[in-house]
Amino acid sequence: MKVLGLTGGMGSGKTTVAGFFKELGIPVYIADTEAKNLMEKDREVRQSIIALFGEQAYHDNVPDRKFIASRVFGDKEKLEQLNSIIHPAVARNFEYWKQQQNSPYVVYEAAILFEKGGYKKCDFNLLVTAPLEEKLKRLKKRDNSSLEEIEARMAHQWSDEKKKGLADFIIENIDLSTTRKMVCQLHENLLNSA
Ligand SMILES: CC(C)(COP(=O)(O)OP(=O)(O)OC[C@H]1O[C@@H](n2cnc3c(N)ncnc32)[C@H](O)[C@@H]1O)[C@@H](O)C(=O)NCCC(=O)NCCS
Ligand SMILES: Nc1ncnc2c1ncn2[C@@H]1O[C@H](COP(=O)(O)OP(=O)(O)OP(=O)(O)O)[C@@H](O)[C@H]1O
Repeated sequence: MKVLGLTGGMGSGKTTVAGFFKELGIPVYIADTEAKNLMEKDREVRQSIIALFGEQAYHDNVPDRKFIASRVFGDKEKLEQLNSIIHPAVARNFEYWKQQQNSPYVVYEAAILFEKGGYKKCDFNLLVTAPLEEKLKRLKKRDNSSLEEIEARMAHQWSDEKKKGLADFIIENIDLSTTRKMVCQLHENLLNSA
């Protein structure tokens, strides 16, 4: 089964694009969401995170995401340590999930697909982009986050220009109906080449 990697910077609209593939009946694995599940349900992951950040990282076995975010996005080393706990667990979980799917291809959506090399395991990679001003506007509206919080995360992500060099397909997500049409077109091409 082929794997289409799907990525994009914060606020580009990659999860929105993932939703369009779902509408077309394609199984979609959202690494962010699965990482959240694993942080909560996987004992080893939970224990490693507590060892790294202390007991404050969890309340009643539920991760305190705000606390963890406040510790990692200003500290590259801590973020790398957190990544090295979560990413291998997500990779294993994805391989297991993929085996359960029956489809010409599946979508693997991850925020830092290029940065962390996950793209190498995908057959094709789709990059979703949007102008920075547009991304900031969407994130402020969606998360009510401050510019500092957004910039602190973006600092750990590559620029769109850098990512473009590794992408097989690019969707500039500005107008949603155009984006949806581009997803349908790509879907048809992938079915024909699968
Ligand atoms: C630090 C955490 C707890 C903050 O949780 P929160 O609910 O605030 O954010 P969420 O996970 O929904 O991520 C929102 C966006 O932040 C950015 N982001 C998240 N993790 C990272 C990271 N490791 N590096 C760069 N950007 C990141 C992405 O654009 C992502 O889409 C969480 O992001 C986390 O555990 N990150 C490390 C694991 C990871 O890399 N997850 C992403 C894919 S596996
Ligand atoms: N073309 C668009 N026009 C207007 N709003 C959009 C568009 N695409 C996405 N959005 C909105 O922008 C916000 C960010 O989109 P989405 O969550 O898909 O981005 P993302 O790339 O997955 O972000 P993150 O990495 O932060 O999780 C959402 O609230 C979404 O509904």
